[in-house]
Amino acid sequence: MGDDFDPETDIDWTGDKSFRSGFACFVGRPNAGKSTLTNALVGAKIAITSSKPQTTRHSIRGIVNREDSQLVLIDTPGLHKPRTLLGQRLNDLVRETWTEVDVIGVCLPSNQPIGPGDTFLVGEIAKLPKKPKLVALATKTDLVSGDTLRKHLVEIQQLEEKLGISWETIIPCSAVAGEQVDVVADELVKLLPYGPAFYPDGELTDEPDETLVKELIREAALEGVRDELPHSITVEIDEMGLREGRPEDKPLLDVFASMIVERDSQKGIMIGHKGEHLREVGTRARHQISALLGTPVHLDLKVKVLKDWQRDPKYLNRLGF
Ligand SMILES: Nc1nc2c(ncn2[C@@H]2O[C@H](COP(=O)(O)OP(=O)(O)OP(=O)(O)O)[C@@H](O)[C@H]2O)c(=O)[nH]1
Repeated sequence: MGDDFDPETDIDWTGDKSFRSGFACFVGRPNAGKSTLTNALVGAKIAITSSKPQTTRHSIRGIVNREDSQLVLIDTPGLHKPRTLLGQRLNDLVRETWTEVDVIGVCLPSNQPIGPGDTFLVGEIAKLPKKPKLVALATKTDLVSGDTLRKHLVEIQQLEEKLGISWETIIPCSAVAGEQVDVVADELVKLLPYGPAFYPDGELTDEPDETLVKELIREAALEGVRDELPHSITVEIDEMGLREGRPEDKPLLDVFASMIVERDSQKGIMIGHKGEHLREVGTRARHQISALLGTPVHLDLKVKVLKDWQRDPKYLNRLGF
């Protein structure tokens, strides 16, 4: 295991050793348990999510505020084989995020053998010019026997030699059973540099609501659609705000949004027979947004075609990629 001396965390430049703060992200194959662990760490379902902090362009998944530290968990999209300009940009963004965080937690579910997807991911991290500290998290321990877990931990350890990396620590944990979640927090915090909190306790700007609403609509839109369509969908908020003239105890949030697809044929699918699919997506998204923001929502949802937006730099810029 790596116990290398690191001047950034091991020397106290400021003289103040009372507080640590920094950034971490979780990586892992789909379903590895990243979101569940994030929520368990932050301590609330739908954590203080998705903000665009001033210091980085990345969205925040959640913030773990403690007396002695602030750990900011950053969201990264998965790494995919890029097939479009968007794919490339997303991958670049992921790699960039990796070099900017202090710690990466690699989630390796205990109930699944380590596979090519995992080694690819860790291998990519190993290639980075500036490597953040790495922590291995053997997630979902509640699903396996002690024996299986021990073998899994050995396999994780062996990745060090196989991929030329070094784990700061390997932590078995279960976010669902609440096992060792506090240890994960402790260990991540230990690896952060000394410094003051990046964000005031519990407070974030209100821009993120829009980001969040966008994500919820996209999530609702993706449910039940197949094949390559998911990659072609993005969401744009045209306008969003509290309706004026409402009584204070009965606010209503108006959201005007467009689901953007690449081709006319996809538009048809998104709208569905007699508009049924669009209505379903709207209802699902509206419930989610309303649950999250705690306000009733009026959602006006349209479908728009931006031809081949994933390959068009102009569209990508407009959509914020
Ligand atoms: N039994 C058990 N199930 C878990 C645990 N953590 C996550 N899960 C389940 O595993 C599934 C995937 O969990 P997520 O947290 O969504 O995984 P993820 O890595 O964020 O997935 P993607 O967003 O697809 O990348 C969900 O059904 C979770 O309920 C755990 O500690 N124990």
